[in-house]
Amino acid sequence: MHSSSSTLLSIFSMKPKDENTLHLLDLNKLQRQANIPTQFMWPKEDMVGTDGVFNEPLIDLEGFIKGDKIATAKAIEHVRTACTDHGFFQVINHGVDTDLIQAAYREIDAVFELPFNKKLGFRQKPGGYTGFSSAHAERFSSSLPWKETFSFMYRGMNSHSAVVDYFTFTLGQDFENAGLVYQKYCERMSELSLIIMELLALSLGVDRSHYRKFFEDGTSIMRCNYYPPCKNPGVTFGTGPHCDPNSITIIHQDQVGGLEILAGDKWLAVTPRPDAFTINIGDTFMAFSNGIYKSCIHRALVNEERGRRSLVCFVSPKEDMVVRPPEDLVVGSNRVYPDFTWSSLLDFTNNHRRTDLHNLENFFPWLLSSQPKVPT
Ligand SMILES: C=C1C[C@]23C[C@H]1CC[C@H]2[C@]1(C)CCC[C@@](C)(C(=O)O)[C@H]1[C@@H]3C(=O)O
Ligand SMILES: O=C(O)CCC(=O)C(=O)O
Ligand SMILES: [Fe+2]
Repeated sequence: MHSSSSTLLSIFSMKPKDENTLHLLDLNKLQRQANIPTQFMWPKEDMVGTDGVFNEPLIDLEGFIKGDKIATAKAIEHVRTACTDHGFFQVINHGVDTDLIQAAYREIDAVFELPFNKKLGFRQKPGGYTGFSSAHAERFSSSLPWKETFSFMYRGMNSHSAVVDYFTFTLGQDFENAGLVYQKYCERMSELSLIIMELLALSLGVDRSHYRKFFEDGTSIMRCNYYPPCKNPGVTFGTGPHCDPNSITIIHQDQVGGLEILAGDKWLAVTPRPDAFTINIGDTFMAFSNGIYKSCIHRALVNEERGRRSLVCFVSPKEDMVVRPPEDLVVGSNRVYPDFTWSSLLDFTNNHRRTDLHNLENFFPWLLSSQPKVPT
């Protein structure tokens, strides 16, 4: 397997950034320079080339949603193979309106096009999860990702207008329509995630509703990524190689391309399709499946000519829900991971180190050491 040196580097490169240097990392200015600043350069051993194109069949959800037996059996089989192999598949006929997806891109373009100083006015705070970030410079100082992000939370169907309120409160009344679009987009993502949870449950041979129960009132993170064109695409990443810590991630990428997954020991490029969502298994679902399904290793490359956008929904269970696999998946007492809550993994991920390929294995020793000791 390809090795990554980012594990060790990550711990040492994580330090609070000086407010005064943050303004220098305006990617829209930096992209005009002949060379990108050194903070954006990644270790050479991480810069492994692309080996080919991801070429597995798309999962057509229409038959599954309608209850068609043959389509369901086919979808289950495909999901099982994909998730045990590498943790990644793509769905079409998912029921999300293409116009809504296009509107989501239009609205977020207007956010990324705001003057940099204005964007800094709603920047993500260290330890926080929401707002604007340029290269995560508020948290890291080396191996910076070549991207701007805008993130917000979605707390489920009962949160009514929470996304609209976040947009208008943060960005002003001019962004009310953007808020309405993203409120709807998040609702569709939540519905789609519940369908995927049923498919995952069936593919693991457990009760169809087993997993969806954890997600009906979960709190997901929605993140819009903008990767500006980059003069030196061979030395940096838009998003470096990593596993997502959450349960599943639903991505829509624009037509530029750049998302890649590691399958076996090969980096495979995922060809963009306007009608498809990509689904990847994250660490928390790997634990929910008792390690049977793989947390997908993936990355996003940058493009020399074109800016790229992706819309990412990090689907997560309710924060205090205990993550534990169903009994059916535990043979004897063979638990691969101990119990944990999503809030503790999120806290670890955001505050204690940098997310990479080894987040989960580093989390458990931290969790055990941070738990109050019971006096003997
Ligand atoms: C809990 C999270 C941390 C990250 C955003 C969500 C889910 C995935 C994580 C991330 C995308 C993995 C790659 C590295 C990261 C720093 C990034 O490039 O954005 C991660 C996110 C983060 O820590 O903000
Ligand atoms: O932009 C992409 O296609 C992938 C981004 C990603 O993996 C992430 O934000 O976790
Ligand atoms: Fe990711």
